Amino acid sequence: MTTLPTVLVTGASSGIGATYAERFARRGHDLVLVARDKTRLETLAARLREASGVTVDVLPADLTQPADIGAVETRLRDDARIGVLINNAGMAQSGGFVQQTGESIERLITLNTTALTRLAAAVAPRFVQSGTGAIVNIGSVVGLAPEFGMTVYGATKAFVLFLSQGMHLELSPKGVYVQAVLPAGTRTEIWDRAGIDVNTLSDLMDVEELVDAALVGFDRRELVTIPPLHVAARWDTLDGARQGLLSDIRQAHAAERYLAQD
Ligand SMILES: NC(=O)C1=CN([C@@H]2O[C@H](COP(=O)(O)OP(=O)(O)OC[C@H]3O[C@@H](n4cnc5c(N)ncnc54)[C@H](OP(=O)(O)O)[C@@H]3O)[C@@H](O)[C@H]2O)C=CC1
Ligand SMILES: N[C@@H](C=O)C(=O)O
Repeated sequence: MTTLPTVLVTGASSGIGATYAERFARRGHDLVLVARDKTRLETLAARLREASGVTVDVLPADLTQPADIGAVETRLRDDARIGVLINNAGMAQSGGFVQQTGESIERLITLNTTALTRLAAAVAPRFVQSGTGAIVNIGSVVGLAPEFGMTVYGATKAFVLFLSQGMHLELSPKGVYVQAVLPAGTRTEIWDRAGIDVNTLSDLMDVEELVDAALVGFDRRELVTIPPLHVAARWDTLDGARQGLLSDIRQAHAAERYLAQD
């Protein structure tokens, strides 16, 4: 019987991460759960051990702190049982661009982009060497929508999408699966944590529905999984237009519309 890979989930103490942990435990995967709240992680771990009979390790870490990021990097590098990284930990933003402070920007970007990238970079070489492994990066539809007015948060999520597409091009030929998951509004604690009253929001997706849909994309080895997008061709058209734009980049000279008129 083949041994299932262990799954390391960041942001596993609540919401999307906790649901990923439950779903992979139900599939029989051992787990490593990462977040700051050790008590919540231990409670979830005990429940999953009882419900699914899997091994669940808890690795408390604040992924805005370099030393803690380093500890999770070390686990990813050294624990050969880990074959799946769910890069999920993240936070949203409150307030507009001019309300952001240096500290709020630093925290948001460190968690949503720096930590996510460092953890992927920590495990990717081992996955490439083994010719297998999966990295799931949780982005957001907000990363496609400056209109939503969450400029710094959305920029971090646009980063996650681009990073995932680049990782896919570099790593999939070496046997490593990369998935970008783009949820839209989903009923989790992220809203309250960001100071947004979740009860003022309508039509939020249930977190179980979101994760189950994302796992359908995972099982299909889809690169970009957008569970709330009901017309799949929209993504194909957008990405095709992007590639079409690139084919019209002729960098040797400025385009005629930019040439000074005599
Ligand atoms: N909910 C939504 O509408 C959407 C969410 N997303 C993305 O989904 C991901 C998960 O968010 P979601 O489940 O909704 O939100 P939650 O707030 O419910 O979960 C966030 C998780 O991240 C952890 N976390 C927060 N800060 C840190 C930190 N500094 N270090 C380590 N872990 C941390 C939290 O645990 P702890 O506090 O214990 O550290 C928690 O487990 C995020 O990347 C988010 O951007 C994307 C689109 C939509
Ligand atoms: N996390 C949500 C916004 O705060 C989202 O990405 O939709």
